[in-house]
Amino acid sequence: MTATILDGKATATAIKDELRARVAALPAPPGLGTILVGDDPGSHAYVAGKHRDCAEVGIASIRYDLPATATQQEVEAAVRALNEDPACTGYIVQLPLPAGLDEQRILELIDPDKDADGLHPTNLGRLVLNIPAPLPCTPNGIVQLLRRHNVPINGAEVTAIGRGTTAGRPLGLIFTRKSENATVTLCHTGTRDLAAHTRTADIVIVAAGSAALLTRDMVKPGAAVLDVGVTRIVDETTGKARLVGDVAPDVAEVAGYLAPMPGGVGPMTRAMLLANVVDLAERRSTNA
Ligand SMILES: Nc1nc(=O)c2c([nH]1)NC[C@@H]1CN(c3ccc(C(=O)N[C@@H](CCC(=O)O)C(=O)O)cc3)C=[N+]21
Repeated sequence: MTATILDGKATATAIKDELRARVAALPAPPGLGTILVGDDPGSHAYVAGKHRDCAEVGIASIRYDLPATATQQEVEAAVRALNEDPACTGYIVQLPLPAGLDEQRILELIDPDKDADGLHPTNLGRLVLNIPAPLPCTPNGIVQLLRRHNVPINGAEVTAIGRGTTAGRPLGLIFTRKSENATVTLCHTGTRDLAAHTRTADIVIVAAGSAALLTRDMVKPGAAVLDVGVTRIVDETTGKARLVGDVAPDVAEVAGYLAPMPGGVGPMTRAMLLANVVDLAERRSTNA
């Protein structure tokens, strides 16, 4: 057996087509803001990609690019400016921030009703309490990817590896809602027998950031496997860097479905950022 590919790129394209129609029906175009601090090339590439996505669906872009030397006060001023900017529907502070900045304090200053990442403490609290709010993009993208490929979630045994704030931790909250109704096992570095938990799972989500952590012997035949991890590996002979996921290539020989890295969960994460902005804009226009 070889796994059916859960094509995140094609699915994200379909979602963006739907979002473009919803944007066109709004009284005014929504705006996504980004705050980028420093000159990490990876972060620059991600932010550029987000603005390209916005242009594709008709969302306006508002960019704050600050130098690596920016002070806490300067970053906080950019956050306050976006909180007050009526053209900004939602925004993100690109992570990680340069060392020396108080990341937690900056993130807490974001207006929760403009939180495009869905990672503000208030919105994570709303998720726990089942109050409508922007959802964390990575786990929401995983749910959408599975739904659109008719992979059953209701009653499924889901094993996730990784308890990070952007993926593993909120994933447990989303998959255990009544609307998803899955049983979640959240594994991490303290898990004694990882394979015992992955082998019984119908859906395995690997968000540990550990290259090729999940191998074929750890997967139940026919299970859905989603690769969230990204590790940069520099080839010793060529000196070239490449991105490696958390799922070993031979997993494709036993899994029923596979969301690969690249081309799986990453593009869905980006599409969910746009979806959060459009949701916020619609909520704003109906409450106006
Ligand atoms: N405030 C904030 N929000 C984020 O959502 C956020 C962040 N900071 N900091 C960095 C991480 C990383 N992240 C990715 C999103 C999409 C791909 C993606 O689309 N990857 C492509 C290709 C890989 C690539 O081109 O790098 C793929 O998987 O096919 C990757 C990584 C969002 N992040």
